[in-house]
Amino acid sequence: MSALAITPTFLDDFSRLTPEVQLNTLAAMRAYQTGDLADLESVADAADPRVRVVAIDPDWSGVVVPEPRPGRPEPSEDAQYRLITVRPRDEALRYARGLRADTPVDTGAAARVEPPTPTGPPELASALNAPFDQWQLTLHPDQHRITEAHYKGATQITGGPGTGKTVIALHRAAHLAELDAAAHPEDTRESVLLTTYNRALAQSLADRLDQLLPDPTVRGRVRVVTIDSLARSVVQAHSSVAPRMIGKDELARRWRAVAVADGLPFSGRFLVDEWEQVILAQGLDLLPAYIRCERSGRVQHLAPEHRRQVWETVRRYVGAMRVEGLWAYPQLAAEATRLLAADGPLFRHAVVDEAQDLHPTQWRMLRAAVPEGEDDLFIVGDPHQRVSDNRVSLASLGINVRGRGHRLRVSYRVTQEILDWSMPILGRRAALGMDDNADTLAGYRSLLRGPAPVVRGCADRAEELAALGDWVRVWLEAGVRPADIAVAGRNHWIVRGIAKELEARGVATAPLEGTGRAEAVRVGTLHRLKGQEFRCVALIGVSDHLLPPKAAIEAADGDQVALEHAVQQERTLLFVACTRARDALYVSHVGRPSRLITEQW
Ligand SMILES: Nc1ncnc2c1ncn2[C@@H]1O[C@H](COP(=O)(O)OP(=O)(O)OP(=O)(O)O)[C@@H](O)[C@H]1O
Repeated sequence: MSALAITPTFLDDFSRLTPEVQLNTLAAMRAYQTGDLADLESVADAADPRVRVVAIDPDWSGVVVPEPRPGRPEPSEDAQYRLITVRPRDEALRYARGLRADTPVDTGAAARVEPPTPTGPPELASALNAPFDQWQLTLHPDQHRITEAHYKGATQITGGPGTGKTVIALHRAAHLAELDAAAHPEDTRESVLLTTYNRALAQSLADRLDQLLPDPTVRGRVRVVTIDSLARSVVQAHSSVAPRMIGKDELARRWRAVAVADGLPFSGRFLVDEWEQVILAQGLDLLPAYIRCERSGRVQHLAPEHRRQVWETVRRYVGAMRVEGLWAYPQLAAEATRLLAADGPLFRHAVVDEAQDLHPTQWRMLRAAVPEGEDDLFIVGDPHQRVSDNRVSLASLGINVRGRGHRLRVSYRVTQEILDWSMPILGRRAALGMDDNADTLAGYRSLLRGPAPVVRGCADRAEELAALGDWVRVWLEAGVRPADIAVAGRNHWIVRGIAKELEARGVATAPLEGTGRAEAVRVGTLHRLKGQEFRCVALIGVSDHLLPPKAAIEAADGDQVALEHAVQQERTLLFVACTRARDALYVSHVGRPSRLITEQW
């Protein structure tokens, strides 16, 4: 079995083909590999008889040349071929006639060893052509002004995907550390907190901050940590036992079992949500306050006698968790807040990325960790990318950002083509900002142009995985670094299938949530793509029977509002995943495509 290789310049040609011809090209490459392709055709009157053409479909052909093999100038039966270009048949034949197999390839466009990068205005050219990890630190002078301004209190930066929020957060943390080093040279303690949602993002921030702050005495002033680790470290400092954390799904499973045994009319999920989204979110300690409270965002109405029953049940279940030493994440933040209130703040400044997903208890903890004052909280987020259930009104938590906000409208990562394709996924519903105002993406646009996303329909899973493998190979052969490619699916079993397929083809993979720098294609769930960025992103399993997942629909239990909320969350998740790509987005499905990408809202 021999594979048809491609020249480094090929991707440039390839990205200009229509999606249909692209797919036919990949099919032909696979047919060659499995020996199912009709023979390569010789070209009449060719300047070099070693040049061949291959039919891609009735109208298009590819031009191939044998791979050079030292000491064997003549093509042999077992020659390996390399695909140089795909063109309309007549043009391909004309091109093949004049081509010599051993001359450097000129496909008509300027020959480039690099795969195509998006194009943009001249001022962005050098950033786009820089290695990807250097590009990830780029900022515009206007954005620098935001990072270096002096604010009388908390400030909020919002903007759609790729508008530079994370990079602004990074530069802001670096700026605060430098100011702090100048103002307090004797006091070298950590004074700036840079926090985000998950560990992979925190690690990426820490790595990039190392580059921005090479001086260890300045870098040492910034603590980069997830919001959960911060809570854990505060609590752990007061106890000899490390808190054992339990996630929401696992907690719901356990509570469901006890609720059924107790003969209660509430599901485990309902009780956990009620505890996290109402009781902990509002910081309610006493039953009368719970009976009086407004349960905004909750679907099912609860009469006072039911609230009493819920309260009593939750109290018992939380008591049992305490005996086991188990903690839920928002609960741990509430405990950390209590401890910080007694011990006093830890930092002078905090910079918060992915702020839209923090729970109210985590905001209270941040408030307790950083005293109110100038330049205290720098809050960066996008309400359109909220993938958690957490809804936050900063004002209700005593954090006032009024008059100190910036909205970023220009994307420097997502091309206009990917934006145009991805925006309809979100639907038309406005998101509610943390400042209690409706947040729209009006005016959001990109300065970059690139190829349109490719959507591929497959007959079955095997075909979908094979097509994915082909596509990743094209990216790799075109010179994209494996670590700059991400492949994701909605469920863990899809992810396992992806990893298996790529590994079987000799492509090394590493988990998306991993923090290492391995030269491997990143593979994981859509959730794990959050906040990250890649040159090329492939999403598979975007099929109607998988997305939105049945479990999410069933959990709504026929309640229309809950169902809309669940579907909206799936929309957001897919939108976030699609907008991680800078250079190329590939989406595939089996059978009908997901209604999230086909339904017009
Ligand atoms: N002015 C600029 N010129 C060139 N590149 C830029 C500019 N501003 C930001 N970038 C680059 O664009 C990319 C996207 O920025 P960033 O990740 O900060 O966006 P974001 O708003 O946090 O995105 P998301 O919300 O999708 O996570 C970064 O790699 C960044 O270096």
